[in-house]
Amino acid sequence: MPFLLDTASAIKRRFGFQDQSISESVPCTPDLLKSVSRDHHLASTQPVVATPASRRISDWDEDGHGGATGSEVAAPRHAQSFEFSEDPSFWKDHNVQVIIRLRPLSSSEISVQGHGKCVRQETCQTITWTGHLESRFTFDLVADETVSQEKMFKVAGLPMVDNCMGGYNSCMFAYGQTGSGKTHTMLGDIEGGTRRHSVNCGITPRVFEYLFSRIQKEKEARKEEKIKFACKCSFLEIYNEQILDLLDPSSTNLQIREDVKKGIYVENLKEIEVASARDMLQQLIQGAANRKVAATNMNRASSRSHSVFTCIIESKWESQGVTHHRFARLNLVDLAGSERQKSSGAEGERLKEATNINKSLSTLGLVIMNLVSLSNGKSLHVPYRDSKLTFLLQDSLGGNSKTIIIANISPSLCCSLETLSTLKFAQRAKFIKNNAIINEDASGDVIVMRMQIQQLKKEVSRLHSLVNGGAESLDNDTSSLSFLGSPGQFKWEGLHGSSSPLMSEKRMSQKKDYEVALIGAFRREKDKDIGLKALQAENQAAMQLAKQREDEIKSLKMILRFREAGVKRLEAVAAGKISAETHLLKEKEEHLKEIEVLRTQVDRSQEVTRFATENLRLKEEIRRLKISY
Ligand SMILES: Nc1ncnc2c1ncn2[C@@H]1O[C@H](COP(=O)(O)OP(=O)(O)OP(=O)(O)O)[C@@H](O)[C@H]1O
Repeated sequence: MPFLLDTASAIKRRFGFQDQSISESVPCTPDLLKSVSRDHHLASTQPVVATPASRRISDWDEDGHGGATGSEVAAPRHAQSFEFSEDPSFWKDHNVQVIIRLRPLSSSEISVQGHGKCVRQETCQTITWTGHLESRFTFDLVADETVSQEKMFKVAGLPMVDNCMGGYNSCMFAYGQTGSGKTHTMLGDIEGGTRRHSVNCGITPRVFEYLFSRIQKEKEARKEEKIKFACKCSFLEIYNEQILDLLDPSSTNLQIREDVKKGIYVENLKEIEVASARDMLQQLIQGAANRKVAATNMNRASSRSHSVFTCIIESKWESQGVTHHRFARLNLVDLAGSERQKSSGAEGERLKEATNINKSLSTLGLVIMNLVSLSNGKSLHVPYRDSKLTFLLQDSLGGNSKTIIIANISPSLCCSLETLSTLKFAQRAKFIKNNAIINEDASGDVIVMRMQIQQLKKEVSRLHSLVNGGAESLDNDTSSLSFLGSPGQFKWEGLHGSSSPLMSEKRMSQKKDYEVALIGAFRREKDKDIGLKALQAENQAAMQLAKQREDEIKSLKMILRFREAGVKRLEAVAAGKISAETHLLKEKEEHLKEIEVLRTQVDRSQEVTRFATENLRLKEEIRRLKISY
């Protein structure tokens, strides 16, 4: 696959090989939040082979070392390991970023299959599945079992925070079969939130720490701009195609809505304001505890539900009298185990559960497949709305977001088929193209244009006075003159300045020469400034138009979605699944929304056209004045 290798080649350069004993693996302590549900899950499962990637807490020795690092490990003492480093260019392209993370073998896996592995890492980006018909896969990065939690954060978590601070929506998915390390990667060992950054602390708590440290730094560095931040968080779980608010467990079966202004959102989902990393962590812990209670009440393991923790970061600042407003969402998604659910023999709730987990994950797979086909030029319907997960995270898949998928795998032979299926899923996801834009309040642009017009008007009236009053106006201007773009101000004291009666005639004429030269210099500088300002205005207008086009595309996409939904409903009417009346009511509702979208578009177009025309008129006037001056 040369195209994959091409994309990867830039990253490749920064990696080197190093020999490292496997015994340097990071020690592991059990993931606090998982313990109850995992025990439950393991207790309810049959032989280890059936869910081979799962492991009991007791699989890890008392020092917190995992099977791979313990004395039981008979793996090669000098396994080749690959450097895994952060790279700022990682996020530059628009594709979804995909990292494969291998976890160490667990002792239960070792007891069943020994140290046999189903994968062989070739480089820091390639991995080969060694089963029947060997297959080689290339990703943005492959993290072997020696990669620490801190390193994972630096490579995957830190740039996401930077993106959000820059106004980009960001999303991180953890994918993989049960027990492959999703929760270890996302949450890890958070030790009740009391000890910061224990060695096994996962990406999410580190993201919180880094986010608030960046906010603090920005506040200090941009005091003059009066920058202010507001952070909120929400935490939800999707189980059986129903949304539960983990920060308010009494809110169940929440609905996803779509709005012209808000985009896609969950109605009545609690968004809690937080002022520090600790606050946020507390919400996370509380939500995770609620998740456990919900799981226990429903007699299920948390690994059968998807969880989405969202940080909403808003900032406001002032620059040149204009108030800017930026916002971004950071979604941290721990997906349900991707292993095939055994629905055979299941009845009632279990059957429903199995079907619905399959539904969300299979829709995710289908959405990804169709997005890949779309990026290859095929025109296909992307069934975002067919599951809660894909509907909610629509923007993260092919939309306005920078997205990373961490696909977790077990290297054990027991997990061979599930590992292959994860690698295939991850490979497809690699081709998704997103289109993240900076979320900044557009009204700011209009204000900037308005200010520019004011400045241009001032410039016009100044030039008018120059044309009408000629040198006289310059003579009388004894205040300080400033020229846009010039570093300082000139104190202009008029042509006579501080002339003294004692001055000789020669010095007088010399002074006059200087003054004439100075006026020439002023005029040249002013001409340059006018040219510069005209260019700035032009640039601004172009940017405004580009933004307008983006908004138009967004609106059209939304209308398209409404229409697609309409067609689907018509099909449902034809099939007798819904009544024509229900369809018409929904149709009316969506038409009203479309009208609102179109109206906003028209208003905005008119406003932009008005400002662009005004800019052009002023530029023409300046040109005319310059000629006459
Ligand atoms: N990279 C790793 N290094 C050390 N230990 C790991 C690693 N990945 C996972 N583990 C350990 O493996 C066990 C299973 O991992 P984890 O609970 O994260 O799996 P999971 O994919 O979230 O499972 P589920 O889908 O059931 O929630 C845990 O005890 C965890 O600490």
